[in-house]
Amino acid sequence: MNRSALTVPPPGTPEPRPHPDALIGEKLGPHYAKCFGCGPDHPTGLHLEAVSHDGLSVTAEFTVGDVHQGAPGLAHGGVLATAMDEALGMVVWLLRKPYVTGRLETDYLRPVPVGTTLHITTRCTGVVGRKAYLEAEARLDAPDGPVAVRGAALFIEVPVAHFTEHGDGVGGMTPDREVNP
Ligand SMILES: CCCCCCCC/C=C\CCCCCCCC(=O)SCCNC(=O)CCNC(=O)[C@H](O)C(C)(C)COP(=O)(O)OP(=O)(O)OC[C@H]1O[C@@H](n2cnc3c(N)ncnc32)[C@H](O)[C@@H]1OP(=O)(O)O
Repeated sequence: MNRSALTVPPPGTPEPRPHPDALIGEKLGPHYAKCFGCGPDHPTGLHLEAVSHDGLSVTAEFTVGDVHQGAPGLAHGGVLATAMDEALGMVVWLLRKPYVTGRLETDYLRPVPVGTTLHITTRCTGVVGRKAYLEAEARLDAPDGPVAVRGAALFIEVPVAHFTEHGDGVGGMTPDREVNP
């Protein structure tokens, strides 16, 4: 993968561990019902479903629908980047601190037809201060299918005020905008 140094942890960075209260080996619910990536109430969203694993890793599935096309019959590259971003974001939830994407890198290796189920694996490779280093891989139609997309990211820890000040004021904390940290 054509990976920048910005998404690789510095040499000697220790293996990151999930928060002791993180749910490991379980299905992860959506963090927000209207999220474009994981929200069940989003009409055309990705409806990503994920399971957490030890070693600060998540596997997620996303089935490409008609509403996700770029070229006829093929997934839009930006939609695929969104799927990677969302699955990467689910890994940092296991640290139980709020993070946002600072940098996202994607390599597109194979076209992804409508109807494909992408099997996405993401992993945190290191945490240094506010910076979490992450990588991802999406395979076609099976956990061991051909690799279609690779990704890497730098997520930055932010205070909850990031969402209350820059979001819609309540930061998703009213009953109809429930957030599952
Ligand atoms: C009761 C609990 C309630 C919880 C509430 C949670 C509610 C929300 C629910 C769920 C959220 C999850 C949603 C998941 C969705 C998927 C994730 C997304 O798509 S997130 C949206 C897209 N991303 C943004 O909108 C970020 C916009 N950018 C910013 O806000 C800032 O630029 C930010 C926060 C990223 C950094 O700004 P600074 O001022 O805080 O910090 P600085 O000093 O600039 O950076 C800190 C360090 O990071 C490096 N850095 C920052 N950006 C970088 C970049 N692009 N590339 C490389 N390094 C970067 C800097 O060089 C610096 O490094 P050095 O400490 O000096 O070593």
